[in-house]
Formats: sequence, structure tokens, C-alpha cells
Amino acid sequence: MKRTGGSNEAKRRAGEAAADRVTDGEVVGLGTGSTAAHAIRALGRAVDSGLDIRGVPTSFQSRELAREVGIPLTTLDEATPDVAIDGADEVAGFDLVKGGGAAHAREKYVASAADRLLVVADDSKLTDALAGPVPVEFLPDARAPVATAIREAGGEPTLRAAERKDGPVVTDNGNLVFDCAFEAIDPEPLAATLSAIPGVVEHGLFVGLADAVFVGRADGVERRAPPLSE
Ligand SMILES: O=C[C@H](O)[C@H](O)[C@H](O)COP(=O)(O)O
Repeated sequence: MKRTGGSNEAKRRAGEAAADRVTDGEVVGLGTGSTAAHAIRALGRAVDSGLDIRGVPTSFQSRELAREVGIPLTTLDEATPDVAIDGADEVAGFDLVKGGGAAHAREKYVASAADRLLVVADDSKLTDALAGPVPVEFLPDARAPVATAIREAGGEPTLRAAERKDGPVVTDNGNLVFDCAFEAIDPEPLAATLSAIPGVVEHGLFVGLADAVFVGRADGVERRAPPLSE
């Protein structure tokens, strides 16, 4: 579920600090959401000033914004991202819940393909333990068996409803999304369980992918990195 509590200023600080880490010649995975949008805008300004990069968008939204701010685009068929910059709905250590905007499938394979993932989040996203709900994108025909399998895994799936349209959210990939509530989340085994359900396209648990988290606050930005990434 999308968390909307963070201040725009804190999101901006996080996004701009991560964009500042991108260097000339890099291919950049362009994440989705309000925080990643600040990074995309900052990269657009850097391109105007001569930075030579190409972007791999993770959604319709990030592609449109990248085009608007003048970032040359490419695809995973043409290039491997050096770095991906993306937001998160929850951050516990370096584990994430993503998919508040239903973009987590593309976000995950772009981040996984990239050499490093820089997460950008305002401090309202920080938590001691991931609580969910966990977004799960699935093939529309598989709705009933996927729901049964999620219940067997201890979750309670709710079909994500669209706003300003009757019916469900349809992802950029033409699929549907369950938001799945769990009593408690043990990220690694739950990620493996959800990935193994036939009909599931991708879930929003990002485990072991983040190389740094840029935490934006009202008065600054903090960079957190696991010891091996320092
Ligand atoms: O599907 C959307 C993405 O995973 C977003 O990166 C996530 O929801 C965070 O978005 P925001 O920065 O707007 O809170």
C-alpha cells in the first residue's frame, strides 16, 4: 500500500543525493514513484549540463518523465544498467517492500540487472521490520489459485482497486495486483514462497538487492550502506 506521509522536501533530498552518484557514460535504471521522480528530474538537469547517460525506465510514468526532462532512453535488450535508482514503500535495514504504484515487476528486473541499486526514501519509510501489505502482481486468469496459495502461505490477499476507474488496477504489463496482509514477514522465505506460486508475475519484496539507501530528512540526507558495499 502506498505510504504518503513523507515530506516532498525529504524525498527531493534523497532523490537528488542518489542522482549525484551517477557518473558519465552510465546506463541508469529509472525507478517509479514520487521519490524516484526527484532523481529523474535531477538527472535531466545533469544531462542538460552535459552528463552523458542513458536511462532504462521501469514504468509508463518514469518513461514519460524521462522523456520530458531529456534523458536519452534505452532498453535491457541494448544495454545493462550500471546503476538503478528507485524508491520504496518500506525500508527495514536493506530489505524493502515496493509496488505501491504497481511497478515492482519491472523495477525488480531492472534493479537485479543493474550493478548497484540505490534506494531513495524519506524517513517515514523506515521501519524496524517489514509489515506490508506485500503487493503481488499476477496473471488475471490465475486470480483464484493465486489467492488460494497466498492464503495457504498465511496471507490475506485484497485485489487492488483502481481510482477514478471502476474495477481493478491493471499494471503496465496488463496484469492485476493483490495487496497481501501477513501477521509477520520473514522477508527471505516469504519472497521465495511467493515467487514459487504459479501465475505470480512478481512480488514487492526486495531482499538482498539494495546497495545503498539514501534517507531524506527535513534537514539533510543520510547514506546507509551494508558493510560490504562501503
Ligand atoms: O510501484 C511503485 C514503486 O515501487 C515505488 O518506488 C514505491 O511505491 C515508492 O513510491 P514513492 O516514492 O512515491 O513513495
